[in-house]
Amino acid sequence: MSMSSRFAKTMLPFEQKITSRADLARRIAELPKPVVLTNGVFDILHRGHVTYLAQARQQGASLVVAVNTDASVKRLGKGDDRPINICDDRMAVLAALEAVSLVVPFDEDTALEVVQQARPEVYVKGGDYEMTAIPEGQAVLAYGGKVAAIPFEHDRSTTKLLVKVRAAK
Ligand SMILES: Nc1ncnc2c1ncn2[C@@H]1O[C@H](COP(=O)(O)OP(=O)(O)OP(=O)(O)O)[C@@H](O)[C@H]1O
Ligand SMILES: O=P(O)(O)O[C@@H]1O[C@H]([C@H](O)CO)[C@@H](O)[C@H](O)[C@@H]1O
Repeated sequence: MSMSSRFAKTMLPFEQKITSRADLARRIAELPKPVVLTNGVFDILHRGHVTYLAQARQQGASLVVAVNTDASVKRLGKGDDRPINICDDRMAVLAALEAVSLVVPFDEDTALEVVQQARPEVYVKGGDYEMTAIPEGQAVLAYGGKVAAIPFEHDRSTTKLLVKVRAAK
């Protein structure tokens, strides 16, 4: 088998859940309402993430996940070696989850502009955020949408996984 056929590119159904920013409004208009939106890095996916995303989806009929681009992750200061997984890979893994309806990248420092463009009925983050203190939460409340912080059920994080992997070397 040649290298090119081994890595042949075919668009799989879950990959169609990934949208460009330019198409976001059109793709959101096609989704069942109410639409829930969340955002984050989702570098090495773990049980905390998938539990959180399943619970976020239960807040409405569709779940949109806005994912930080690699450049915007760098600016968050999680570490020089972060993200471990590039944005295209992080988006593909998220799109493969049953709970997730649509995935979009964002390059800004916060997801405020995505929220203003998407105008979800519900905006969700994990319980590590105070919803009224973050720009996305404030924007959604300002137009009459709902916000929800989902409490952590599993003590997991990408950072902790990396500490474990590095200690095992
Ligand atoms: N264990 C968890 N339980 C519930 N929600 C979580 C958990 N970990 C992360 N989240 C939520 O998932 C979203 C993405 O989180 P993020 O990618 O920062 O996770 P993380 O694993 O804590 O990453 P890092 O260690 O790189 O900071 C955020 O909204 C966050 O609140
Ligand atoms: O995965 P994280 O670090 O929880 O994601 C960040 O969330 C921030 C939050 O929405 C407060 O504004 C956001 O600003 C940041 O760009 C990451 O998405």
